[in-house]
Amino acid sequence: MSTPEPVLAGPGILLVLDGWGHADAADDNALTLARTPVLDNLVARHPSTLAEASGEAVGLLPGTVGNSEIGHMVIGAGRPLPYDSLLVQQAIDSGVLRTHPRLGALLEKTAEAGGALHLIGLCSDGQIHAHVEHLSELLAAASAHQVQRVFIHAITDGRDVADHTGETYLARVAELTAQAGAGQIATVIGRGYAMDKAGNLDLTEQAVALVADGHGSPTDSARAAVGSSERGDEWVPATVLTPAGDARITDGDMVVWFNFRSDRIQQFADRLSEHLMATGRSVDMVSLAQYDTRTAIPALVERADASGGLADELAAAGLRSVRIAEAEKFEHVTYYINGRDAAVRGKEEHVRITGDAKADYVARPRMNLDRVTAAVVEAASRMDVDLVIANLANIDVVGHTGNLAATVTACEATDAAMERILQAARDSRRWVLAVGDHGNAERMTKQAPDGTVRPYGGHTTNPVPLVVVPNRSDTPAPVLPERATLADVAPTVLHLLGHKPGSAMTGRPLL
Ligand SMILES: O=C(O)[C@@H](CO)OP(=O)(O)O
Ligand SMILES: [Mn+2]
Ligand SMILES: [Mn+2]
Repeated sequence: MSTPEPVLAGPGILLVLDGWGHADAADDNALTLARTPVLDNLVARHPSTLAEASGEAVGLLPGTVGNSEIGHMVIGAGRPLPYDSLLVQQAIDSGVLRTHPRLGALLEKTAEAGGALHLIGLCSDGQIHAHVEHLSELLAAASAHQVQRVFIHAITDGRDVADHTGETYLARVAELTAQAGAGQIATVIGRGYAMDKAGNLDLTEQAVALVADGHGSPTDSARAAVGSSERGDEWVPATVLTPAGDARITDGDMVVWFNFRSDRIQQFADRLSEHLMATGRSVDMVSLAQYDTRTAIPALVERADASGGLADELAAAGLRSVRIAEAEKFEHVTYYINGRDAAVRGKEEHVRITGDAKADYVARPRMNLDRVTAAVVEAASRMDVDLVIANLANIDVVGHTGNLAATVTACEATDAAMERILQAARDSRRWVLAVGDHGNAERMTKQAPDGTVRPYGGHTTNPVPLVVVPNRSDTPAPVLPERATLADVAPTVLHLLGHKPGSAMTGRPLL
Protein backbone atom coordinates (compact mmCIF):
# COMPACT_ATOMS: atom_id res chain seq x y z
CA MET A 1 0.00 0.00 0.00
CA SER A 2 1.46 3.34 -0.93
CA THR A 3 1.22 6.08 1.64
CA PRO A 4 0.64 9.67 0.60
CA GLU A 5 3.69 11.91 0.80
CA PRO A 6 2.98 13.21 4.28
CA VAL A 7 5.50 15.96 4.68
CA LEU A 8 6.14 18.70 2.25
CA ALA A 9 9.88 18.76 1.76
CA GLY A 10 11.25 22.10 2.78
CA PRO A 11 13.30 24.01 5.30
CA GLY A 12 13.53 22.78 8.85
CA ILE A 13 15.01 22.89 12.31
CA LEU A 14 17.11 20.09 13.83
CA LEU A 15 17.09 20.46 17.59
CA VAL A 16 19.33 18.42 19.84
CA LEU A 17 17.98 18.44 23.37
CA ASP A 18 21.17 17.52 25.14
CA GLY A 19 20.74 14.80 27.74
CA TRP A 20 17.05 14.21 26.91
CA GLY A 21 16.68 10.52 27.67
CA HIS A 22 13.61 8.36 28.04
CA ALA A 23 12.69 6.37 31.14
CA ASP A 24 9.51 5.60 33.05
CA ALA A 25 8.36 8.15 35.60
CA ALA A 26 10.26 7.77 38.86
CA ASP A 27 11.25 9.91 41.77
CA ASP A 28 14.74 10.34 40.33
CA ASN A 29 13.47 11.19 36.82
CA ALA A 30 13.82 14.97 36.48
CA LEU A 31 12.04 14.96 33.12
CA THR A 32 8.88 13.34 34.43
CA LEU A 33 8.99 15.28 37.70
CA ALA A 34 9.16 18.54 35.74
CA ARG A 35 6.07 20.22 34.31
CA THR A 36 6.76 19.96 30.58
CA PRO A 37 3.46 20.34 28.70
CA VAL A 38 5.12 21.22 25.41
CA LEU A 39 7.50 18.25 25.39
CA ASP A 40 4.73 15.90 26.57
CA ASN A 41 2.44 17.13 23.83
CA LEU A 42 5.21 16.92 21.29
CA VAL A 43 5.79 13.24 21.94
CA ALA A 44 2.08 12.42 22.33
CA ARG A 45 0.72 14.28 19.31
CA HIS A 46 3.42 14.14 16.70
CA PRO A 47 5.24 11.30 14.97
CA SER A 48 7.73 10.09 17.54
CA THR A 49 9.87 7.12 18.41
CA LEU A 50 12.74 6.14 20.68
CA ALA A 51 16.26 6.17 19.31
CA GLU A 52 19.20 4.15 20.61
CA ALA A 53 21.96 6.52 21.66
CA SER A 54 24.36 4.29 23.58
CA GLY A 55 26.44 1.14 23.18
CA GLU A 56 26.94 -0.65 19.87
CA ALA A 57 24.08 1.18 18.11
CA VAL A 58 26.25 4.29 17.91
CA GLY A 59 29.74 2.74 17.85
CA LEU A 60 30.50 2.44 21.56
CA LEU A 61 31.39 -0.65 23.54
CA PRO A 62 28.29 -2.72 24.40
CA GLY A 63 26.40 -1.33 27.36
CA THR A 64 28.32 1.93 27.63
CA VAL A 65 26.52 5.23 28.13
CA GLY A 66 26.23 7.69 25.29
CA ASN A 67 28.00 11.01 25.31
CA SER A 68 27.82 14.32 23.51
CA GLU A 69 30.76 13.66 21.20
CA ILE A 70 29.62 10.34 19.79
CA GLY A 71 25.99 11.47 19.96
CA HIS A 72 26.54 14.49 17.75
CA MET A 73 29.01 12.66 15.52
CA VAL A 74 26.50 9.91 14.76
CA ILE A 75 23.64 12.40 14.36
CA GLY A 76 25.79 14.10 11.73
CA ALA A 77 27.37 11.03 10.12
CA GLY A 78 24.18 9.05 9.60
CA ARG A 79 26.03 5.89 10.58
CA PRO A 80 27.51 4.44 13.76
CA LEU A 81 31.15 5.43 14.13
CA PRO A 82 33.64 3.28 16.00
CA TYR A 83 34.40 5.61 18.90
CA ASP A 84 37.79 6.02 20.49
CA SER A 85 36.87 3.92 23.54
CA LEU A 86 36.02 1.02 21.24
CA LEU A 87 39.14 1.45 19.11
CA VAL A 88 41.35 1.55 22.21
CA GLN A 89 39.69 -1.59 23.55
CA GLN A 90 40.25 -3.34 20.22
CA ALA A 91 43.90 -2.28 20.28
CA ILE A 92 44.20 -3.77 23.76
CA ASP A 93 42.38 -7.02 22.93
CA SER A 94 44.45 -7.59 19.81
CA GLY A 95 47.72 -6.87 21.59
CA VAL A 96 48.41 -3.96 19.23
CA LEU A 97 48.68 -1.42 22.04
CA ARG A 98 51.11 -3.40 24.17
CA THR A 99 53.41 -3.91 21.20
CA HIS A 100 52.86 -0.49 19.64
CA PRO A 101 56.16 0.48 17.97
CA ARG A 102 55.97 4.15 18.96
CA LEU A 103 55.16 3.32 22.57
CA GLY A 104 57.87 0.66 22.64
CA ALA A 105 60.51 2.96 21.17
CA LEU A 106 59.73 5.73 23.65
CA LEU A 107 59.71 3.38 26.63
CA GLU A 108 63.03 1.95 25.55
CA LYS A 109 64.53 5.40 25.12
CA THR A 110 63.22 6.46 28.54
CA ALA A 111 64.52 3.32 30.22
CA GLU A 112 67.96 3.76 28.68
CA ALA A 113 68.15 7.40 29.75
CA GLY A 114 66.97 6.53 33.27
CA GLY A 115 63.98 8.79 32.77
CA ALA A 116 60.53 8.44 34.28
CA LEU A 117 57.21 7.57 32.66
CA HIS A 118 54.32 9.83 33.68
CA LEU A 119 50.81 8.49 33.09
CA ILE A 120 48.19 11.23 33.26
CA GLY A 121 44.45 10.63 33.06
CA LEU A 122 41.03 10.23 34.58
CA CYS A 123 40.76 7.34 37.00
CA SER A 124 37.26 5.91 36.86
CA ASP A 125 35.27 3.49 34.72
CA GLY A 126 32.82 6.10 33.43
CA GLN A 127 33.88 5.21 29.87
CA ILE A 128 33.20 8.73 28.61
CA HIS A 129 36.69 10.18 28.87
CA ALA A 130 38.79 7.27 30.07
CA HIS A 131 38.82 3.84 31.65
CA VAL A 132 41.01 3.12 34.63
CA GLU A 133 41.62 -0.45 33.40
CA HIS A 134 43.51 0.90 30.38
CA LEU A 135 46.32 1.63 32.82
CA SER A 136 47.02 -2.05 33.20
CA GLU A 137 48.11 -2.31 29.57
CA LEU A 138 50.35 0.74 29.80
CA LEU A 139 51.86 -0.44 33.06
CA ALA A 140 52.56 -3.85 31.55
CA ALA A 141 54.34 -2.20 28.62
CA ALA A 142 56.41 -0.06 31.00
CA SER A 143 57.30 -3.10 33.04
CA ALA A 144 58.26 -5.07 29.90
CA HIS A 145 60.63 -2.28 28.89
CA GLN A 146 62.02 -2.03 32.40
CA VAL A 147 61.21 1.59 32.96
CA GLN A 148 62.17 1.92 36.60
CA ARG A 149 60.22 4.98 37.64
CA VAL A 150 56.54 5.12 36.64
CA PHE A 151 54.36 7.86 38.12
CA ILE A 152 50.61 8.03 37.83
CA HIS A 153 49.08 11.49 37.97
CA ALA A 154 45.53 10.56 38.82
CA ILE A 155 42.54 12.74 37.98
CA THR A 156 39.46 12.00 40.08
CA ASP A 157 36.01 11.91 38.46
CA GLY A 158 32.72 12.18 40.39
CA ARG A 159 30.83 13.17 37.23
CA ASP A 160 30.71 10.14 34.92
CA VAL A 161 30.47 7.93 38.00
CA ALA A 162 28.77 8.51 41.35
CA ASP A 163 30.49 11.15 43.44
CA HIS A 164 32.66 10.18 46.42
CA THR A 165 33.91 7.05 44.69
CA GLY A 166 37.40 8.43 43.97
CA GLU A 167 39.01 6.46 46.75
CA THR A 168 37.69 3.18 45.31
CA TYR A 169 39.15 3.94 41.90
CA LEU A 170 42.50 5.01 43.34
CA ALA A 171 42.57 1.74 45.25
CA ARG A 172 42.03 0.01 41.91
CA VAL A 173 44.97 1.93 40.44
CA ALA A 174 47.12 0.72 43.34
CA GLU A 175 46.05 -2.86 42.60
CA LEU A 176 46.94 -2.46 38.94
CA THR A 177 50.40 -1.15 39.81
CA ALA A 178 50.94 -4.07 42.18
CA GLN A 179 49.88 -6.54 39.46
CA ALA A 180 52.21 -4.98 36.90
CA GLY A 181 55.06 -4.59 39.37
CA ALA A 182 55.44 -1.02 38.12
CA GLY A 183 54.13 2.40 38.99
CA GLN A 184 52.75 4.37 41.88
CA ILE A 185 50.26 7.18 42.29
CA ALA A 186 52.29 10.37 42.52
CA THR A 187 49.69 13.12 42.43
CA VAL A 188 45.92 13.48 42.63
CA ILE A 189 43.70 16.29 41.39
CA GLY A 190 40.00 16.60 40.50
CA ARG A 191 38.74 16.84 36.94
CA GLY A 192 37.25 20.26 37.67
CA TYR A 193 40.84 21.55 37.56
CA ALA A 194 42.59 19.14 35.21
CA MET A 195 39.77 18.82 32.68
CA ASP A 196 38.49 22.36 32.34
CA LYS A 197 37.65 23.03 28.72
CA ALA A 198 36.27 26.52 29.05
CA GLY A 199 39.57 28.37 29.00
CA ASN A 200 39.75 28.83 32.78
CA LEU A 201 43.53 28.70 32.75
CA ASP A 202 43.76 29.44 36.47
CA LEU A 203 42.29 25.97 37.02
CA THR A 204 44.47 24.30 34.40
CA GLU A 205 47.64 25.91 35.76
CA GLN A 206 47.08 24.19 39.10
CA ALA A 207 47.16 20.84 37.35
CA VAL A 208 50.24 21.85 35.34
CA ALA A 209 52.12 23.04 38.42
CA LEU A 210 51.18 19.82 40.22
CA VAL A 211 52.39 17.29 37.68
CA ALA A 212 55.31 19.28 36.25
CA ASP A 213 56.70 20.79 39.42
CA GLY A 214 55.14 18.96 42.34
CA HIS A 215 53.23 21.97 43.61
CA GLY A 216 50.40 20.63 45.74
CA SER A 217 49.48 19.76 49.30
CA PRO A 218 51.65 16.92 50.52
CA THR A 219 49.79 13.93 51.90
CA ASP A 220 50.68 10.34 52.57
CA SER A 221 47.70 8.49 51.09
CA ALA A 222 45.23 8.53 48.22
CA ARG A 223 42.42 8.34 50.75
CA ALA A 224 43.61 11.52 52.46
CA ALA A 225 43.98 13.23 49.08
CA VAL A 226 40.37 12.52 48.09
CA GLY A 227 39.16 13.28 51.60
CA SER A 228 40.68 16.75 51.43
CA SER A 229 38.03 17.91 48.94
CA GLU A 230 35.10 19.89 50.25
CA ARG A 231 33.29 19.69 46.92
CA GLY A 232 33.46 16.04 45.97
CA ASP A 233 35.73 14.13 43.62
CA GLU A 234 35.54 16.67 40.78
CA TRP A 235 37.27 19.24 42.95
CA VAL A 236 39.97 17.31 44.79
CA PRO A 237 42.67 19.97 45.27
CA ALA A 238 46.17 19.48 43.87
CA THR A 239 47.80 16.87 46.09
CA VAL A 240 51.25 15.30 46.09
CA LEU A 241 51.54 11.80 47.51
CA THR A 242 54.77 11.94 49.46
CA PRO A 243 55.53 8.19 49.47
CA ALA A 244 56.06 8.39 45.67
CA GLY A 245 59.15 10.57 46.19
CA ASP A 246 60.17 13.21 43.69
CA ALA A 247 57.77 12.80 40.74
CA ARG A 248 58.38 16.10 39.00
CA ILE A 249 58.72 15.92 35.24
CA THR A 250 62.35 16.31 34.24
CA ASP A 251 64.33 16.43 31.01
CA GLY A 252 64.28 13.04 29.28
CA ASP A 253 61.03 11.83 30.88
CA MET A 254 58.02 10.75 28.87
CA VAL A 255 54.31 11.38 29.29
CA VAL A 256 51.42 9.17 28.21
CA TRP A 257 47.98 10.77 28.36
CA PHE A 258 45.48 7.99 28.90
CA ASN A 259 42.15 9.78 28.43
CA PHE A 260 40.77 8.59 25.11
CA ARG A 261 38.45 11.58 24.71
CA SER A 262 40.15 14.81 23.82
CA ASP A 263 37.86 17.71 24.59
CA ARG A 264 38.41 18.03 28.31
CA ILE A 265 42.05 17.03 28.50
CA GLN A 266 43.46 19.00 25.58
CA GLN A 267 43.67 22.34 27.39
CA PHE A 268 45.78 20.70 30.12
CA ALA A 269 47.88 18.83 27.56
CA ASP A 270 48.59 22.02 25.65
CA ARG A 271 49.48 24.01 28.75
CA LEU A 272 51.72 21.27 30.10
CA SER A 273 53.56 20.99 26.76
CA GLU A 274 54.05 24.74 26.66
CA HIS A 275 55.20 24.88 30.27
CA LEU A 276 57.75 22.10 29.81
CA MET A 277 59.08 23.72 26.68
CA ALA A 278 59.29 27.14 28.32
CA THR A 279 61.25 25.66 31.21
CA GLY A 280 63.69 23.88 28.91
CA ARG A 281 62.51 20.34 29.55
CA SER A 282 62.52 18.02 26.56
CA VAL A 283 59.80 15.45 27.18
CA ASP A 284 58.24 13.00 24.73
CA MET A 285 54.45 12.83 24.83
CA VAL A 286 51.92 10.44 23.36
CA SER A 287 48.19 10.13 23.90
CA LEU A 288 46.13 6.96 23.92
CA ALA A 289 43.77 8.32 21.26
CA GLN A 290 44.06 11.30 18.97
CA TYR A 291 43.76 14.75 20.61
CA ASP A 292 42.77 18.08 19.13
CA THR A 293 45.62 19.90 20.83
CA ARG A 294 47.42 22.93 19.40
CA THR A 295 50.69 21.17 20.04
CA ALA A 296 50.94 17.96 18.02
CA ILE A 297 50.83 14.94 20.30
CA PRO A 298 51.17 11.62 18.47
CA ALA A 299 48.36 9.15 19.15
CA LEU A 300 48.73 5.44 19.83
CA VAL A 301 45.28 4.70 18.40
CA GLU A 302 44.01 6.60 15.34
CA ARG A 303 40.43 7.83 15.17
CA ALA A 304 37.82 6.58 12.71
CA ASP A 305 36.98 8.41 9.50
CA ALA A 306 33.73 10.33 9.94
CA SER A 307 33.44 12.04 6.58
CA GLY A 308 30.48 11.89 4.22
CA GLY A 309 27.95 13.09 6.78
CA LEU A 310 25.25 15.72 6.89
CA ALA A 311 27.61 18.68 6.46
CA ASP A 312 29.08 17.21 3.28
CA GLU A 313 25.61 16.43 1.92
CA LEU A 314 24.33 19.92 2.73
CA ALA A 315 27.36 21.43 0.99
CA ALA A 316 26.89 19.20 -2.07
CA ALA A 317 23.22 20.21 -2.27
CA GLY A 318 24.07 23.89 -1.84
CA LEU A 319 21.94 24.19 1.29
CA ARG A 320 22.53 26.84 3.94
CA SER A 321 22.67 25.83 7.60
CA VAL A 322 22.96 27.92 10.74
CA ARG A 323 24.47 26.22 13.81
CA ILE A 324 23.50 27.58 17.22
CA ALA A 325 24.54 26.57 20.72
CA GLU A 326 25.93 28.08 23.83
CA ALA A 327 29.62 27.71 24.60
CA GLU A 328 29.32 24.35 26.43
CA LYS A 329 27.92 22.67 23.32
CA PHE A 330 29.10 24.89 20.49
CA GLU A 331 31.69 22.42 19.19
CA HIS A 332 29.02 19.75 19.18
CA VAL A 333 26.79 21.46 16.60
CA THR A 334 29.81 22.43 14.51
CA TYR A 335 32.98 20.36 14.83
CA TYR A 336 31.50 17.07 16.10
CA ILE A 337 28.31 17.04 14.03
CA ASN A 338 30.57 17.73 11.03
CA GLY A 339 32.58 14.58 11.74
CA ARG A 340 35.36 16.11 13.89
CA ASP A 341 36.22 18.30 10.96
CA ALA A 342 37.13 21.91 11.64
CA ALA A 343 36.56 23.05 8.04
CA VAL A 344 33.59 25.38 7.72
CA ARG A 345 31.86 24.54 4.48
CA GLY A 346 30.31 27.22 2.30
CA LYS A 347 26.81 28.29 3.34
CA GLU A 348 27.45 27.22 6.93
CA GLU A 349 27.03 29.84 9.67
CA HIS A 350 28.05 29.42 13.28
CA VAL A 351 26.41 31.28 16.16
CA ARG A 352 28.15 30.78 19.50
CA ILE A 353 26.09 32.12 22.38
CA THR A 354 28.19 33.31 25.27
CA GLY A 355 27.07 34.73 28.57
CA ASP A 356 27.94 34.53 32.20
CA ALA A 357 31.33 32.82 32.33
CA LYS A 358 30.83 31.41 35.83
CA ALA A 359 29.53 27.92 35.50
CA ASP A 360 27.37 27.61 38.62
CA TYR A 361 24.53 25.74 36.99
CA VAL A 362 22.62 25.03 40.19
CA ALA A 363 22.27 28.78 40.65
CA ARG A 364 21.68 29.38 36.91
CA PRO A 365 19.77 26.40 35.51
CA ARG A 366 18.40 28.53 32.69
CA MET A 367 21.98 29.13 31.51
CA ASN A 368 21.85 31.25 28.33
CA LEU A 369 18.77 29.53 26.98
CA ASP A 370 16.86 32.74 26.27
CA ARG A 371 19.62 33.91 23.96
CA VAL A 372 19.93 30.51 22.28
CA THR A 373 16.17 30.47 21.69
CA ALA A 374 16.17 34.00 20.31
CA ALA A 375 18.94 33.05 17.89
CA VAL A 376 16.99 29.98 16.73
CA VAL A 377 13.84 32.06 16.23
CA GLU A 378 15.80 34.62 14.26
CA ALA A 379 17.52 32.07 12.04
CA ALA A 380 14.20 30.30 11.45
CA SER A 381 12.69 33.54 10.18
CA ARG A 382 15.32 33.84 7.44
CA MET A 383 14.11 32.70 4.02
CA ASP A 384 17.68 31.93 2.90
CA VAL A 385 18.28 29.41 5.67
CA ASP A 386 17.42 25.82 4.78
CA LEU A 387 18.34 24.19 8.04
CA VAL A 388 18.77 25.51 11.57
CA ILE A 389 20.77 23.16 13.79
CA ALA A 390 20.67 24.01 17.47
CA ASN A 391 21.58 22.41 20.76
CA LEU A 392 19.60 23.18 23.91
CA ALA A 393 22.15 22.32 26.58
CA ASN A 394 20.32 22.75 29.88
CA ILE A 395 18.93 19.26 30.51
CA ASP A 396 22.41 17.75 30.23
CA VAL A 397 24.58 20.48 31.66
CA VAL A 398 22.40 21.09 34.71
CA GLY A 399 21.80 17.34 34.99
CA HIS A 400 25.54 16.95 35.53
CA THR A 401 25.27 18.84 38.81
CA GLY A 402 23.33 15.87 40.17
CA ASN A 403 20.95 18.43 41.71
CA LEU A 404 17.43 17.21 41.10
CA ALA A 405 15.63 20.49 41.78
CA ALA A 406 17.91 22.50 39.49
CA THR A 407 17.56 19.85 36.77
CA VAL A 408 13.76 19.99 37.03
CA THR A 409 14.02 23.76 36.50
CA ALA A 410 16.29 23.16 33.49
CA CYS A 411 13.71 20.79 31.98
CA GLU A 412 10.93 23.32 32.50
CA ALA A 413 13.01 26.11 30.96
CA THR A 414 13.70 23.88 27.96
CA ASP A 415 9.99 23.20 27.65
CA ALA A 416 9.21 26.92 27.52
CA ALA A 417 11.96 27.44 24.93
CA MET A 418 10.45 24.66 22.82
CA GLU A 419 7.14 26.51 22.78
CA ARG A 420 8.81 29.58 21.26
CA ILE A 421 10.75 27.50 18.76
CA LEU A 422 7.69 25.53 17.65
CA GLN A 423 5.83 28.79 17.13
CA ALA A 424 8.70 30.12 15.03
CA ALA A 425 8.63 26.89 13.01
CA ARG A 426 4.91 27.30 12.32
CA ASP A 427 5.43 30.93 11.35
CA SER A 428 8.14 29.99 8.86
CA ARG A 429 6.50 26.72 7.71
CA ARG A 430 9.42 24.64 8.87
CA TRP A 431 9.42 21.08 10.07
CA VAL A 432 11.17 20.36 13.38
CA LEU A 433 13.11 17.23 14.26
CA ALA A 434 13.86 17.13 17.98
CA VAL A 435 16.08 14.42 19.43
CA GLY A 436 18.21 13.74 22.50
CA ASP A 437 21.89 12.89 22.03
CA HIS A 438 22.05 10.56 25.08
CA GLY A 439 20.23 10.16 28.36
CA ASN A 440 21.03 12.08 31.49
CA ALA A 441 18.22 13.85 33.37
CA GLU A 442 15.78 10.93 33.24
CA ARG A 443 17.84 9.17 35.88
CA MET A 444 19.43 11.15 38.66
CA THR A 445 20.59 8.40 41.04
CA LYS A 446 22.99 5.50 40.68
CA GLN A 447 24.32 2.65 42.72
CA ALA A 448 27.90 3.27 43.78
CA PRO A 449 30.52 0.47 43.85
CA ASP A 450 29.84 0.07 47.58
CA GLY A 451 26.15 -0.65 46.90
CA THR A 452 24.68 2.60 48.17
CA VAL A 453 22.34 4.66 45.94
CA ARG A 454 23.74 8.15 45.39
CA PRO A 455 22.74 11.27 43.49
CA TYR A 456 24.11 10.88 39.97
CA GLY A 457 24.65 13.57 37.38
CA GLY A 458 26.07 11.40 34.61
CA HIS A 459 24.79 9.97 31.35
CA THR A 460 22.71 6.83 30.89
CA THR A 461 22.18 4.01 28.40
CA ASN A 462 18.49 4.89 27.94
CA PRO A 463 17.11 5.57 24.47
CA VAL A 464 16.24 9.13 23.54
CA PRO A 465 12.97 10.57 22.22
CA LEU A 466 12.96 11.47 18.53
CA VAL A 467 10.03 13.58 17.31
CA VAL A 468 9.19 15.00 13.90
CA VAL A 469 6.80 17.92 13.75
CA PRO A 470 5.71 18.16 10.08
CA ASN A 471 5.57 21.51 8.37
CA ARG A 472 1.90 21.14 7.56
CA SER A 473 -1.06 19.68 9.36
CA ASP A 474 -3.48 19.15 6.49
CA THR A 475 -2.06 15.76 5.51
CA PRO A 476 -2.05 12.61 7.64
CA ALA A 477 0.86 12.57 10.04
CA PRO A 478 3.41 9.89 9.23
CA VAL A 479 4.07 7.05 11.65
CA LEU A 480 7.68 6.51 12.61
CA PRO A 481 9.14 3.02 13.08
CA GLU A 482 8.98 1.78 16.65
CA ARG A 483 12.72 1.90 17.17
CA ALA A 484 15.42 4.02 15.63
CA THR A 485 19.01 5.02 16.32
CA LEU A 486 20.86 8.31 16.16
CA ALA A 487 22.23 7.13 12.79
CA ASP A 488 18.75 7.64 11.34
CA VAL A 489 18.71 11.37 12.10
CA ALA A 490 20.81 12.66 9.18
CA PRO A 491 19.00 10.52 6.56
CA THR A 492 15.67 11.74 7.98
CA VAL A 493 16.79 15.36 7.96
CA LEU A 494 17.96 15.06 4.34
CA HIS A 495 14.66 13.42 3.40
CA LEU A 496 12.73 16.26 5.04
CA LEU A 497 14.87 18.71 3.07
CA GLY A 498 13.95 16.85 -0.10
CA HIS A 499 17.24 14.99 -0.55
CA LYS A 500 18.48 11.42 -0.45
CA PRO A 501 20.69 10.07 2.35
CA GLY A 502 24.41 10.35 1.65
CA SER A 503 26.05 7.26 0.17
CA ALA A 504 28.20 6.82 3.32
CA MET A 505 25.11 6.75 5.55
CA THR A 506 23.74 3.43 6.79
CA GLY A 507 20.88 4.96 8.81
CA ARG A 508 17.51 5.27 7.10
CA PRO A 509 14.97 8.03 6.68
CA LEU A 510 12.32 7.38 9.31
CA LEU A 511 9.49 8.61 7.10
O1 LIG B 1 30.92 17.02 30.45
C1 LIG B 1 31.53 16.07 29.93
O2 LIG B 1 32.71 16.10 29.64
C2 LIG B 1 30.75 14.81 29.60
C3 LIG B 1 30.64 14.00 30.84
O3 LIG B 1 31.88 13.69 31.34
O4 LIG B 1 29.50 15.14 29.10
P1 LIG B 1 29.23 15.40 27.56
O5 LIG B 1 29.50 14.12 26.83
O6 LIG B 1 27.76 15.75 27.51
O7 LIG B 1 30.10 16.50 27.13
MN1 LIG C 1 25.21 15.63 25.24
MN1 LIG D 1 26.90 15.56 29.33
